[in-house]
Amino acid sequence: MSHAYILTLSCPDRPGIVHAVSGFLFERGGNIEEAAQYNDHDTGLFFMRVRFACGQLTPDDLKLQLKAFAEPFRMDWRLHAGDQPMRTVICVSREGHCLNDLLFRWKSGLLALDIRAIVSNHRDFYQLAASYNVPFHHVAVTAATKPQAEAKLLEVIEAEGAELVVLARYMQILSDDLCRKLAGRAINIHHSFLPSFKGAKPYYQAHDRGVKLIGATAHYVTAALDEGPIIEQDVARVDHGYTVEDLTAAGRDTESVVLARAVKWHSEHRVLLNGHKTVIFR
Ligand SMILES: Nc1nc2c(c(=O)[nH]1)N[C@@H](CN(C=O)c1ccc(C(=O)N[C@@H](CCC(=O)O)C(=O)O)cc1)CN2
Repeated sequence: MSHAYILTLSCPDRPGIVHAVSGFLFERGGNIEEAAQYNDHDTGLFFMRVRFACGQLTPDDLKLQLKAFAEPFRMDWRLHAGDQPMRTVICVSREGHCLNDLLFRWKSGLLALDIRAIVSNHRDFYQLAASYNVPFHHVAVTAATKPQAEAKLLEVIEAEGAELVVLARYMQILSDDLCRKLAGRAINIHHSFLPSFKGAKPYYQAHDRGVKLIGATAHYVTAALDEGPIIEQDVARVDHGYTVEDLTAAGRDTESVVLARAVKWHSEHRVLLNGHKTVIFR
């Protein structure tokens, strides 16, 4: 029986890596369906993503043989199932446009996700969750209860076996400890074109600055607020006549599209971490 896989890797660059990887797969009956690679000349690192089918080996045997193959290249590699929807938990506060957009795209078959739960520190979207038959967990957060609230959030993430956590306008700062636990698998949508206007209320900051473009940034969540590796960004034109409310309204579509792109690429294992940056094989 043929299995679909996605292999992602990074390693010190040297001639012959693509040849070696394609030869390794060919010798095991692998059929490459998509491949991409990138050399970072600043760091001397090589990145590759290969989607392939293989029926000769069991997944466990393939992983064992990959481990031996990767060793001499000092590869940091991951082998993913190529046809499994990604188990996902979405967090939201009071702005629901990104959540609504992700749910609709998911139900329309545009996102290879298995949305297991929605967690919110408000009750605004329990009916929206119910309309998609997604369990909704209200986890209130106050300064005094923040540790307990985070423990509950982590409990839901672990109980659902979530591979991905999406902060879809979730307006709570995650602790350093939770950021470590979710490293590389929590995506936030920040409602500005980072690095401009980090932190809370970026549209107020943008209005005060008199910007002519607003933007949105999807990034991995790290302990350094809104400084995680950027996955996707986009902008929209505004002018002097826009109030803060106008900027906020104009930004919603950009935020939703940027987050959806980032979630799609992450769920397809197209995003590789490159230090504090990303490599994206779109
Ligand atoms: N550890 C991290 N946590 C979060 C990140 C991050 O990058 N690292 N991104 C934010 C999202 N965000 C802007 O996009 C943001 C959210 C919340 C705040 C903030 O000051 N929150 C206050 C409480 C606000 C409230 O109760 O309404 C706080 O947590 O004390 C700033 C930026 C998501 N989390």
